Parts: sequence; C-alpha cells; structure tokens
Amino acid sequence: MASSSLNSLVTSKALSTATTLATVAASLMFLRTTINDLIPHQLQTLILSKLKDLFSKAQIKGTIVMLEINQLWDDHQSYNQLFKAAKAYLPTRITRTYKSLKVGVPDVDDKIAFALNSKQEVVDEFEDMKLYWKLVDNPQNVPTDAFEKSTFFLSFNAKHRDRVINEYLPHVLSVYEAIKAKQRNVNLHYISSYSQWSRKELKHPATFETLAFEPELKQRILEDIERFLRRKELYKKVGKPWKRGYLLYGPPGTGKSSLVVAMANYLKFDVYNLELARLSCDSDLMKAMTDMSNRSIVVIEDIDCNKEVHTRDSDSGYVSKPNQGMRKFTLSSLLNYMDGLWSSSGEERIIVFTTNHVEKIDPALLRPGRMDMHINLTFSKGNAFRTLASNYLDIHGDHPLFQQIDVLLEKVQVTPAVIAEQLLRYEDSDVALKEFIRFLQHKDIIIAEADNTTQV
Ligand SMILES: Nc1ncnc2c1ncn2[C@@H]1O[C@H](COP(=O)(O)OP(=O)(O)OP(=O)(O)O)[C@@H](O)[C@H]1O
Repeated sequence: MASSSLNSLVTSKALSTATTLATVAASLMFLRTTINDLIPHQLQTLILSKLKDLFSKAQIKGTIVMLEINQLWDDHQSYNQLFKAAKAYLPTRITRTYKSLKVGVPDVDDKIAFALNSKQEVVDEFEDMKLYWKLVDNPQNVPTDAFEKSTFFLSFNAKHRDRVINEYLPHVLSVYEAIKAKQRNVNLHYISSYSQWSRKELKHPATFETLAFEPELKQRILEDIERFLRRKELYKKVGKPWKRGYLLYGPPGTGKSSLVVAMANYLKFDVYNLELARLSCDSDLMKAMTDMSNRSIVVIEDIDCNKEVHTRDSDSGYVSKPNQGMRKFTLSSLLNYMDGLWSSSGEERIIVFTTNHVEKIDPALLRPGRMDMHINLTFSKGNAFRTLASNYLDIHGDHPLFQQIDVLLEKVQVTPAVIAEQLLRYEDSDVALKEFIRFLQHKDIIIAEADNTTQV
C-alpha cells in the first residue's frame, strides 16, 4: 500500500531550484569560515564532508520538475479541483515540525482547522518519492479581484514525472474525496408548498453508537448496509436498481426515526421525508421522486396510517379512485414505480418504511424481495439500557444498580424514549438510577395489580 507522510520545512530551500543551490553554496563558504573559528579541526572535516556529500547529491539528482497548480482553471472560469484537493490534503499530512500555519474554525464544523500559508514549505513523502509543496499567493502579481489567486508549486525529481501524474496526484485526489465525504453535511428534505422539496441541515446526533438496540441487531443492520454498499457491480450486472428497502416496525419511541438518522449520519446520505399526504396527484409524486438526489434515504413514515396509500388493489401503476376526487396508489405500485425509475440510474438509494402496526400493513409489502430487511424495534432490555446509561449519565461500564434494573426490565415494558426521559431528570447518576428503579417498581406493581384484577 502507498505510504505518504509529510514533513514540514521552513528553512530548507536546498532542493527547489538552481538559484537555491547557489545560495546553499554561498552558505557553505560562510559556514566554512565560521566553522574554522569555532570548531575543532577533526570535527570540521567530518561536518564539511557530510555537507559536500549532501550538496553534490542534490546536484547529481538531476533536473527538478515543477508543476503549477492554480486556484482557478479554464481562463479563470472555474475552480481547479486539484488546487482544492491539495489545499485539503496537505494539512492532513502536517507533523509537529511545522513552524508557520494558518489556523481557524470554519463555519461548517466547529473544529479547529489548519491550512498552509505561503511561509510554510512542506515536503511530502509518497512511497520512495519526495514531493516539495509551496503555496504562493498571487505569484504573477496581477491585481486581485474578489478571488484570492493562489498557486501551489509542486517540485520533484524529473525521474518521477510519470508516477507523480499517474499515482501521486490521483492519491491526493482520492484523499480529498474521502475528506469531503467525511465533512459532508447531511440534509433533511421535506415537501413544502407546491409539492417542492425544501431542505434543512439534519443536525441530529443519533449514531449507531448511541442507538440503544441489542448489539446483535445493531451488528446485523450495519452488516446489511455495508454489504449493500459493496455490491454496486452486482446490481449493475443483474440489471437491478441499486436500492435497499428496510421496514422498521415497533411501538412509538423505540427508535425508528433515530435509526434513520443514524443510517444517514453513518452513510452521509441525505434523508427525504416523503409525506404522501402533501402530494395531490401522481405527477407530483413523479416529480418528487425524480428530484431526489443520489445517495439518499427515502422515508415514508407510519405507512399503516397513510390515508393516501390504499390496501392492495392492483400491482401495476396507480389506482385511480375517481369518487374521492384524488388519485391514490398502493404501496406495491409505489415500489414498482421506484424500481422503474431507478433501475437504470445506478444510484444508491435506501427506502425506509416505518410503522407502529405491522399487522395492518399490505401483505404485498411483506413479500420477499419487497422490503429487504424487516427490523423489529422493541422495548428495552439490559444491553439497550446500558447504552442509554452511557449516553445520558456517562456511565461507561458496569454499575452496582444495573443488575436490579436488568431484572425489572425483564418484567416491565419500557421504550428507550421513556428511559431517556427518566434518566434526564437527574444530574447525579446514582440518584437517576435509583429513581429509575423506583419508576420501574411502580410500573411493576401496577402490572401485578392489573393481572390480579383480571384473574378475579
Ligand atoms: N433505540 C433508541 N436509542 C436511543 N435513543 C432512543 C431510541 N429510541 C428512542 N430514543 C429516544 O427517544 C426519542 C424518540 O424516539 P424515535 O422518534 O426515534 O422513536 P420512533 O420509534 O420513531 O417513535 P414514533 O413511532 O413515535 O415515530 C429519540 O429522540 C431518542 O432520544
């Protein structure tokens, strides 16, 4: 695998140009005088021979090639993506040897970020190559307009020409792609007036780590998503739309919406909340579907309550209900439609249906091949509770009260949402756990009393 590391340099200008080499020669002479005065003769010989060695190697190495990577491309019509890539890539290689850098907190994420400035020359290593980067602001000294016209100069030994173009620069680009994917904001799209998509940033913190599910379930979902992502070529080969469908069912507050957010944050996919009630006809639906971006999660919530979606009347096309003055459709036809629309696009889509009442769902939807994975979210047991205790009370690991809570959770049904609410009531974790035990015991008594009443 390619290895790359960057060592920053401030004072070493020895290897960039012939002019610099001349400067080094002059410096050597100066050094010789200084050394004569200060350093014993034997040590002098050693130092001078090493320096000469270094200097002559630099000369023998031959021509140095310099690439110019301008900020703007195409007669200043567009941004140069390679410039952007270098700008993002170089700070990731900074070691603790830097002497001068730009530092700031960008608007997009509240973390401290670094950038190269024109005082800092950097040396990157890629496999056996050394690459010298320098950022120069406005090198031609032309009057600047609104744009900052900077240029990266990339110097390297001429013998690496091909490898720099074919291996190193693609490596810089691919690191840039990975950085962009990581920094990408996730948006929530919703249907606003006139059946148009509007969007806002999805700033929900749910992740797979914070989800209170049994660990096996979490693992199963993650593996399924990963497998789906890996199989792009297979879907293409068999001519199937590259999509995956999940049916999430369970009582309110068990984490169906939280799971959608965790998926979106994990995959960096945007979420499209497809509220069918906001669409008045099938052309609206068609428009909504075609206006969705690639790499997205389409969510249709509470499908059992969706008045717009009828139980199965037909498997093909929409089912017209003229008596009601509005076009209605079945979930099956909706899925067929999605398949048709996306079959040729080769784009990554995830479709999620959620319901609190799986028993009320159109059986056609439960047929194999329709929804790829049925995920039953349910009341919390010990493992899920431990995740919530870690999220809300910062208890990572065991606690003497957990065993008592485990026993009670086997008897009393509580959703993660209710547990979260209970744990948030107290700042002190011991108090919160004791109060939660009281809460569960109280529920347990109510259940026992209800059972007794039924028996009588
Ligand atoms: N499994 C979970 N893990 C972590 N937090 C959860 C979980 N389930 C619920 N919560 C907490 O409860 C809140 C509500 O849960 P969420 O909206 O995800 O449940 P839901 O099953 O989608 O409910 P509904 O069916 O009412 O839409 C979440 O914001 C979160 O704080």
